[in-house]
Amino acid sequence: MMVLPAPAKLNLFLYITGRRDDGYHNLQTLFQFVDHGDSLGFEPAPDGELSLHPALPGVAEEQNLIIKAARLLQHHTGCTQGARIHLTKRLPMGGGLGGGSSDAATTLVALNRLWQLGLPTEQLAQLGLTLGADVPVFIRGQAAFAEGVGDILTPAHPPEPWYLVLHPEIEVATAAVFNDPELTRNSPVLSLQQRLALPWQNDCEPLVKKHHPEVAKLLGWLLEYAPSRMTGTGACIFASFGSREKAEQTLAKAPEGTRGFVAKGCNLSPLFSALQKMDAATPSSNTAT
Ligand SMILES: C[C@](O)(CO)[C@H](O)COP(=O)(O)OP(=O)(O)OC[C@H]1O[C@@H](n2ccc(N)nc2=O)[C@H](O)[C@@H]1O
Ligand SMILES: Nc1ncnc2c1ncn2[C@@H]1O[C@H](COP(=O)(O)OP(=O)(O)OP(=O)(O)O)[C@@H](O)[C@H]1O
Repeated sequence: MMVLPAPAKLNLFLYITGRRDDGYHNLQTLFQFVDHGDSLGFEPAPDGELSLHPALPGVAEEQNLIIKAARLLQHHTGCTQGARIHLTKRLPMGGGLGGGSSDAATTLVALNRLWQLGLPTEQLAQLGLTLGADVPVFIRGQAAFAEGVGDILTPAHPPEPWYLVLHPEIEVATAAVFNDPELTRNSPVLSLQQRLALPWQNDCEPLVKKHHPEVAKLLGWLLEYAPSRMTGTGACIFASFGSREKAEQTLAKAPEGTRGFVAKGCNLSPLFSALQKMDAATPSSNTAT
């Protein structure tokens, strides 16, 4: 079985710079991966059959981004092969960690190999964008400054600290944040250099804090230990530390019942580190994305 990671992402900063006619928002964000996430296993199946094990509670199989990604790839290429997909879900849903998008990206990359389709990364990223704004960055696998709706990507090389990521016990719907009339939508469009030099912020944070006191409270607590922010449209928050120990010590002090994890920032996605290892072990395998 081909087992591959679907890592989480963090939005190290996130600015909303405008709203387009189609309702989507232009933004400027800095994506980085962490070495913690879901895990997916892929086995061939006959007759174009697709199945997911176990099912994700609360998400109908046909709505699951993993099955949607697999089906999209079948339709796009006319491929008649199938797959039995095994999912170990570790990332909270609606957490701003991009779990669903990452699962979709790993599925596209893995099935492109399993089914020997040979689609180039560029084409997989374009297909992925139809599933979600965050899918292309997971397919390209490099930390990136994103503009447009999140699809114009410039590789970036931010420091790779240890992060403590905490999950307030709520799910924030991305669309609800973007549709809120109170959302700040007029941040200036700046260059990456300018953005890197300014303090890093998340334009969605004030709104989510206002509507979800759980987020405001936990962020207030974490800020006592290190500079902290929300990722994506929430609800997860994160802080960076110079060592794993410092991050773990802080997690141990978190208010009782707080869910969270410690992970290392990675500018190369753990998906691609795993693919590189796989290729090194089996040099004759298909090395296209
Ligand atoms: C905010 C981020 O988390 C940053 O990483 C992402 O851009 C959101 O990506 P995502 O969860 O994959 O979002 P999608 O599934 O593409 O969109 C969900 C909803 O969010 C809104 N949306 C999303 C992305 C964007 N650039 N502008 C938007 O207005 C739209 O109402 C859309 O219907
Ligand atoms: N494989 C999947 N994993 C997680 N969520 C999925 C999956 N397939 C479909 N979904 C749906 O997508 C919604 C968003 O899930 P996801 O974990 O991607 O949110 P998120 O971390 O907030 O993402 P983002 O940072 O991109 O906003 C879920 O509430 C769920 O209904």
